[in-house]
Amino acid sequence: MTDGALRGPVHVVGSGLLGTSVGLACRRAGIDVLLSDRSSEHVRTASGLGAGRPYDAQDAPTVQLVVVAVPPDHLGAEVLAALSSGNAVVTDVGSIKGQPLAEVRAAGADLRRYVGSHPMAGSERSGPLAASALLFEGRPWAVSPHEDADPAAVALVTALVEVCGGVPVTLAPDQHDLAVARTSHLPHLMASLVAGRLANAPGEHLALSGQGVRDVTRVAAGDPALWEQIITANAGAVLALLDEVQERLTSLRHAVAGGERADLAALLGEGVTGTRAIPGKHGGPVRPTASVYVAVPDHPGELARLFADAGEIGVNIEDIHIDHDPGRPVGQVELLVDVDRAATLADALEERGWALHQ
Ligand SMILES: NC(=O)C1=CN([C@@H]2O[C@H](COP(=O)(O)OP(=O)(O)OC[C@H]3O[C@@H](n4cnc5c(N)ncnc54)[C@H](O)[C@@H]3O)[C@@H](O)[C@H]2O)C=CC1
Ligand SMILES: O=C(O)C(=O)Cc1ccc(O)cc1
Repeated sequence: MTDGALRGPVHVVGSGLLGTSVGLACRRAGIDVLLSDRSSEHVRTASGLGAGRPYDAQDAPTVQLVVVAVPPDHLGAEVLAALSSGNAVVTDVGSIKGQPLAEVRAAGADLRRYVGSHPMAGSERSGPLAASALLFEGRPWAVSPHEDADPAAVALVTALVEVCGGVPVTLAPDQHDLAVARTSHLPHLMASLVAGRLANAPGEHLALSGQGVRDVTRVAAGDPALWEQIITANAGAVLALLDEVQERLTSLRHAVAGGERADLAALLGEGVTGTRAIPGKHGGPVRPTASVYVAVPDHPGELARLFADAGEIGVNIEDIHIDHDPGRPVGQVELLVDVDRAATLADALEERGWALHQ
């Protein structure tokens, strides 16, 4: 069928955020990419960005791999169409793996050439203009073979993940859906509940929004039409977690209402334990970080100068947050760095004239 090496052409079905990003990453590796979408406008935009060239039905016999990147409700139908239009291996990048597999199986298709997958990378934005060749760099990307999948098809999908810079994680479809219910779907719903409490809040309350509320609500800005499909497709696994949360919420309410500080502390402690359980970058253990706060003038080029200085000092920035100081032309930049390197960075930045604060 295939020796597992990705040579192309790759046919991307659905040239939105994910499809265009896959196209850009494959083009970067010199692989021929053919783009389709039910919106011809999206195909034009994606090819204009350099993600590939428009697909023509005559191309079908030459395609090595089809990547289906359409909304969850349409995954099964598009995977089926791809399996029946040629001999290519077919994958999809949908956020749930059980539903498309069940749909393809129910239609009696030959499943050997289909191996679902799911990059754990994306954005709260959608469409080709939000795409990036670097979207998948260093991110986990689930490869979810079912029991009838051909090992050569699994190898080819794994090769796609590697070409895109992702880190392949093999997980059976049912296990995948349980995992993302916990790591993606429940967090999204909780973020929506918290963000919903801001929707009609008074302006003077919202003026006190800091990094914390931005951190816990960012994903809630995602497209409701997409998330409604994701949650519905994984309802069973999500419901089990909602029941757990409901039970904890009842305990939390009792603790707050009754002034039960020890119970409250125990609940907060559970949260601390949970944050420590999240693996670090590239699936490694979490490295403790410390924050260095720098006042950065709101002028073009200042952030670039700060990053260049950190680079010259030889300290790797693990993450950054930027807060704008209302009323002052200065931003507060929080640099998160390895805990053992924070003092070195702070001292050297001060020597270079940067204003640091706690
Ligand atoms: N948005 C995110 O952060 C992530 C999304 N995913 C999954 O990737 C898939 C695509 O999502 P996005 O790229 O975010 O959405 P998007 O809305 O940016 O792109 C979807 C594209 O599919 C096209 N389309 C819809 N139905 C179609 C059909 N039947 N045939 C051909 N084209 C069709 C749309 O016109 C659009 O261009 C979804 O299944 C989603 O679950 C996976 C990881 C992250
Ligand atoms: O924006 C983020 O941080 C995300 O986590 C995006 C995301 C959205 C949907 C997925 O199925 C996977 C990843």
